[in-house]
Amino acid sequence: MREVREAFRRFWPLTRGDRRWLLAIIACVVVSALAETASILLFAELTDNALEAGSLDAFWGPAGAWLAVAVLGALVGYLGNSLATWTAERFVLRLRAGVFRHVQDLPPHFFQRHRQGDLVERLTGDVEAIEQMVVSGVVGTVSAAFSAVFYAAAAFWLRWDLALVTFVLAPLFLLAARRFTGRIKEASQDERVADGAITSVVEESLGNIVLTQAYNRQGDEAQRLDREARAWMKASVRGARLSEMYEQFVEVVETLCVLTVIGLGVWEISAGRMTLGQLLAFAAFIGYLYPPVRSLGQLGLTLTAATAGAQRLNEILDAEPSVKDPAAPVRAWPVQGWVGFHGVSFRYPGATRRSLDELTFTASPGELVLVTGASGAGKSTLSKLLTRFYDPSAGVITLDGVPLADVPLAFLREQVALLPQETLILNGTIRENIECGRPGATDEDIERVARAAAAHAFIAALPEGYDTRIAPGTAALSGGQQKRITIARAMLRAAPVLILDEPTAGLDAVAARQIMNPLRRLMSHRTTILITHDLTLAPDADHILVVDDGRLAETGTHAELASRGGPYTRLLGPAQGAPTGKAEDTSVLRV
Ligand SMILES: Nc1ncnc2c1ncn2[C@@H]1O[C@H](COP(=O)(O)OP(=O)(O)OP(=O)(O)O)[C@@H](O)[C@H]1O
Repeated sequence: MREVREAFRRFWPLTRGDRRWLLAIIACVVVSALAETASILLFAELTDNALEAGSLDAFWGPAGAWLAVAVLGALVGYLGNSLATWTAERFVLRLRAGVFRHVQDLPPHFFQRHRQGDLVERLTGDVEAIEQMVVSGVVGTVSAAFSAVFYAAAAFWLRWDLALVTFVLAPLFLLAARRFTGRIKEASQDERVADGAITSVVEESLGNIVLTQAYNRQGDEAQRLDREARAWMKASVRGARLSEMYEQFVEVVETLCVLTVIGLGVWEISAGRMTLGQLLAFAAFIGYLYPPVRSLGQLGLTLTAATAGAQRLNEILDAEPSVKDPAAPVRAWPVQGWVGFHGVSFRYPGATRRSLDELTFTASPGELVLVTGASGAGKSTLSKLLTRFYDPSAGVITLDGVPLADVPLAFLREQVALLPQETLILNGTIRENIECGRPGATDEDIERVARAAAAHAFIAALPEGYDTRIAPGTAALSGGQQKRITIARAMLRAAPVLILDEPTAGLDAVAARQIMNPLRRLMSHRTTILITHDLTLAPDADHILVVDDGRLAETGTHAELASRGGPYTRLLGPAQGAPTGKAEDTSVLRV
């Protein structure tokens, strides 16, 4: 029960703005219940006065009234149900948008720790489960409670003594609900987890289809899916069996109640204390009473199933973004491009060792600083700190002397453009892909940067040119071509500080050479932090930082470092006269 309360406290505020509609829906339900009650009473009147007496004169009045009540009930029922669906879907819309917005601000390690399929399930299935509780649940409960009170009152009004006898059996419903609640919750929680796992397996397998096919892993992948699908099937069948058992049990209890009513009715009629019309109306009230009572009994089940979803969604909502906008941000200023790392150390949340250890360096406006070092040395981490995906655990990073923590986040990311290791392509046209560097850029601007990025020629040769649609993971363009599109995008952004993380990663020698000049053009007049194993551009660099195990191993220009015989010379490899070199590093350097 505590979980239900917590879920309500968290999600009920989302109904703000729609509460009057909730009231309107409940009003419709009340009117429907009143119409139903009236029609039952009219039916009793018809039975006693028209049917039993065989009088057509006594038929027209109640029949007309019944028809009018039925039409009113139908209109109100239609209105109430349509309104209920609309309100429920609006809630889902709002909740999903809120969770999605929150997810978008979460730090990279959150996504490394959660499988994508599972997140998808939380944003779809779990969001709907919460709606079932917060909107449909509330409306359903209030409606059921109103209806139950109406029909019970009408039954009491007709024959309080008979009603009392029938209600004695009511606790059986509650008993059944209590008995089944916990087990159905467990099954529904297992089902959701399995749902997420299935989506994850399908997504991972399809994303890795080349590996699957090249290494004949189809069987293994099918087995992986089969394992998760069986878990889902087990949970789903168990859930359905429990619900069915509950339904059937309730059916039997209901039959018991109806038989009791008829038995007592026959006795009363034979003693002349009741008319047939009264008995039929009484039986109808009791019959109408069951659905709302049943849904009240089932409320526990809906609530517990929904709390399973709420708990999974809370896990996302409780995850904090790793950085926040400063409480007292500095005002935006024309950024020159001074970058400073002052004794910066950093450990990833949950990690045992530091990925950066007291790193200090500065870059002046327009300078090219090349950061190199072995794989896992901490180079990409440096880019994540400079774009403020994380704050340092110790030390300060500054932009034009201003600590990054004081700079508004959106402004910072406008000033520091990141070209990450993986080529990021949006689902859209080539034009849109470049334009996202500076939304609202003109076609001339887009073409200018595409030319500078050596991308215009191949774009223009495409049948649809800049309107060619591309998407992540599609093969419409080669790796090098996609890279040049992202270079054009970064050029358009025109940020004073640029971070390039392994710009030649995944490209062959020819493609890597083709992007060298575009990269040089991109870097000119900007402070550039170039993170790379590929030392082709090393002679262009104003200074080079060699990072080893999170620490600054040495620094200097290419000429200084190459002749020093230290770690940099080893990275350059034997061709440059170095004594030895790590195989994994030198192979990349030879590109
Ligand atoms: N999300 C994370 N959680 C914990 N540790 C991490 C995380 N990301 C990276 N690390 C660790 O931080 C260290 C530095 O990683 P980083 O990605 O910065 O290395 P890199 O020098 O860029 O390597 P590469 O050249 O292979 O890209 C590594 O030991 C890595 O295992």
